[in-house]
Amino acid sequence: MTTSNPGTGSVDPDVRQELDRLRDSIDNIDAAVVHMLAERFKCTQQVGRLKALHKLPPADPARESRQIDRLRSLAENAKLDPAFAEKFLNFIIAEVIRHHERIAEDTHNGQPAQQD
Ligand SMILES: C=C(O[C@@H]1C=C(C(=O)O)C=C[C@H]1O)C(=O)O
Repeated sequence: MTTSNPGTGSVDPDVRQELDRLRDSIDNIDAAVVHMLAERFKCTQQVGRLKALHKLPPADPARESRQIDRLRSLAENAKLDPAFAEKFLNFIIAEVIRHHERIAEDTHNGQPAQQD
């Protein structure tokens, strides 16, 4: 995280205004991403509990492969680098699978699955 940046201290007021306007939008987008990710994790936690109860494996590579194909295509249409979109999805899925493994362990050890 950058805490200070002397390079933008004495900038032209019009440039400063444009920078602030763009950064306001970036902050709104970052907030939306966080909220959307939180909702996604709420869903995946429920999937994890369902899988654990029915002794299904935490990961589903066939489903992941379909998601990656779909996301790459969405990214291309949106002019976003598809390789970046794929890496981003894989990063999230890896975390979800870790959650599912933990939920499965807890469930099979007789501990109540965490609610969130
Ligand atoms: C959420 C699931 O579990 C895992 C996580 C996925 C995801 O985060 O989208 C997709 C497939 C699974 O490997 C699922 O099976 O749907």
